[in-house]
Amino acid sequence: MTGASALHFSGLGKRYGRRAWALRDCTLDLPQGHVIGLVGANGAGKTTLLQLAIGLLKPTEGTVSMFGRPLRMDSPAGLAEVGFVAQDHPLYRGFSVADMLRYGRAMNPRFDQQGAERRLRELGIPTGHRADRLSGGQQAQVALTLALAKQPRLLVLDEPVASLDPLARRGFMKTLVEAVAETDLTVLLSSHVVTELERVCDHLVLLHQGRVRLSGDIEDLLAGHRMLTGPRTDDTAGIDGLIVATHGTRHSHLLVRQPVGMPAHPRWEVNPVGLEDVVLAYLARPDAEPPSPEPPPTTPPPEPGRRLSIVTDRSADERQA
Ligand SMILES: Nc1ncnc2c1ncn2[C@@H]1O[C@H](COP(=O)(O)OP(=O)(O)OP(=O)(O)O)[C@@H](O)[C@H]1O
Repeated sequence: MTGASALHFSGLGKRYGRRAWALRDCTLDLPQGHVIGLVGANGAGKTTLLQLAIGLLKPTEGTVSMFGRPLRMDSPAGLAEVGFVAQDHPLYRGFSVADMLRYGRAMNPRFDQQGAERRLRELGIPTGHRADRLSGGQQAQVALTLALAKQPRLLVLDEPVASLDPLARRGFMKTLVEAVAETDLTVLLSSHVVTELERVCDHLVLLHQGRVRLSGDIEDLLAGHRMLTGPRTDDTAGIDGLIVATHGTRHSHLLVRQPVGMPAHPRWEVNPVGLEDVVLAYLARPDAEPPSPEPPPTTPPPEPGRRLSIVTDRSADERQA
């Protein structure tokens, strides 16, 4: 981790023909050496942003810099720095895995053939098989292995686990985490599976209708929010920083921003939040103001699963339950 920027977007926007803007006013700094998760509802602009980031799409407005230089994907040096796995990880039909390794080596001077073969062996993927006859999980692993073998500085993955079952998804993410641990690779990946992102990412970008709504270090985002749980009520007046309230039959859960100086709401149990809580809250309330980049100074972040303070004000039926 160097603190430098891997990608910088300045006023980036994309419009397909005369249609509405797919991405607008995107100004972001994505830090080098981090694993950055990109989330957003269908059509939010994730694929558009990823393709702009690596020069597969030309911006309608704004600029992209990669590792401090204006993006030039027409130069071989620029191409060598990026590995890309597209949605559904398409592989060349009819090619064997060994053919694709040969092709990768011919196209990329730094291609790590031995490393790729070792990884495939460890994964139990036979290189003699035709790639399009492998299972979806194996195809995803082959696509990732080929991208990693380029030894890129930036790896971009567009919903790489979308079509995989939970086991294959876990295997894919494990390969990714191991690769990141061995290098200073920067990874930018989009996914709807937030629980997987939470396992591997340390930085998050949330898009809503083509605009960046949330961006930051995941630890800071989690430290900047709390979940208040208490007896079911529709009366949330006076709750500072309320982002979203959800109600069960007996309980209400309020996701709030930076409740410094708790307990400010003595009726409520205060719990740490998970990434999925935060993502769902900002998807439901994309207009909500996120916390300031600095985490609250007085309240140390809670350990996962530990409660900050527990104030019991539960109904009798619940205490018996
Ligand atoms: N080639 C295209 N031509 C016209 N409109 C497009 C094109 N590609 C994307 N769009 C539109 O741009 C918007 C953003 O699409 P994009 O694919 O970037 O979203 P996404 O967040 O990746 O969606 P998903 O999660 O469904 O993959 C959508 O409204 C989409 O219909």
